[in-house]
Amino acid sequence: MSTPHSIDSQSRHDSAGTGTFVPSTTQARASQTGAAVQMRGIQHRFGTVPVIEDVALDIAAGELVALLGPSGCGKSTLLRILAGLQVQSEGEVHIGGQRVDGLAPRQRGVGIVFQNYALFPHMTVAANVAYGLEANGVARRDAAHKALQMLEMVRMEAFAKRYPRELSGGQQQRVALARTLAVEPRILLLDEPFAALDKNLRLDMQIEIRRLQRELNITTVMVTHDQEEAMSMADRVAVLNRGRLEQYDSAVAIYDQPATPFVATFVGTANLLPVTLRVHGSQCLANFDDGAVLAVAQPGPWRDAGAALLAVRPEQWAWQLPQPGASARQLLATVQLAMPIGPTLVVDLQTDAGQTVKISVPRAEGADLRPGLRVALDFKSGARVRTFKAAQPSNAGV
Ligand SMILES: Nc1ncnc2c1ncn2[C@@H]1O[C@H](COP(=O)(O)OP(=O)(O)OP(=O)(O)O)[C@@H](O)[C@H]1O
Repeated sequence: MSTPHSIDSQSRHDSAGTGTFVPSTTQARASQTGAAVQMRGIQHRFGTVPVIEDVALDIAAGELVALLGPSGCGKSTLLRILAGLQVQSEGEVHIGGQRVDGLAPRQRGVGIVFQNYALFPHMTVAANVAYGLEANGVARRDAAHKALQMLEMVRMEAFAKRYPRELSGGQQQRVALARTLAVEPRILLLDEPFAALDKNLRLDMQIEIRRLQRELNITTVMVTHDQEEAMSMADRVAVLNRGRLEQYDSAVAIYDQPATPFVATFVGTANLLPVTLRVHGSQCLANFDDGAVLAVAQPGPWRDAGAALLAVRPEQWAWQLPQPGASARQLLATVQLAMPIGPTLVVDLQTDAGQTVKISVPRAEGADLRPGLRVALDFKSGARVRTFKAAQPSNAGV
């Protein structure tokens, strides 16, 4: 497939450097380089209510970053600030090395795909895609030609003459994407782009958008509250909570080394267990309320012993039947519920101290884990559980 998307940095801005958006109509190049983004010291208040608190984000050219967080955490507001749809209370936004505060979205060179696609219902698919080009002064014939190229790129050329109402949700989204990309934005912004799609179609579109994003090398920022979506698609994930950036890292680092208890529980599943940490030489021991003691296999140095929260992923637990001869230090628990989920068995247990613990084991290894069974829990060999100081729930791991 040819890549009809051309980005000519000379064509995008007028020579006076005013940032006016002037799309190229030249034939495609194999790839473009998206613009880097810096957001510095961003704060935003609606009235007196703070919704973004001192967020700093550096996004590399060509990177796909997901803004992830629960409803109301401020991710759409942050996206709108980047787009120029919302003026922040404080802070700076830079795109491609240029400070863009005060510039409108088109002047910033951002293209946005909204959740509802916002296609014009009375225009054909081709006319929808050509619309932005014509509005930017591209001659009608050139715009029609480019629109067709864009539709080829999203594999929708066969639907050029249809109206949006004659398309499925996924098809409408491809058209919306073609329309946005037609004007060659430097940054692509996606606001919950898959929310209206059913699960299978969502996966197809996630793959499709990732393919296009890589092919065009366009810097992309995507808002989502779906952690799997963020983790599978993004180069880096920015986890937001109550307007604060809790962690900004690769999906693997966020899963393996969550920076805060919030991240540990919001991204993937984690048991948060209050313990007292005691350090013995190079070893750190977690003391549970009921007297159980487990060794935390994690390299030191251990600066902060004392009251702590452990974040333990379900797959980091090992279980065995209680050993009668063992010391009283085993973490004993009783199976409450066992749920087969595909090849995995997810088991809810209650410790003797009354804490709930969720573990997951391969189904073949969990046949005995029936409600009422007493087991001894331990961390799997080599499992790197995270530890947080108990007093400050949002601090980094100790
Ligand atoms: N125009 C507005 N006026 C006043 N408050 C607003 C406005 N827009 C958003 N808010 C508030 O700001 C906070 C952040 O909203 P925002 O839409 O950015 O969150 P979000 O993380 O995108 O949530 P969701 O996933 O539900 O869309 C919320 O408490 C919301 O109620």
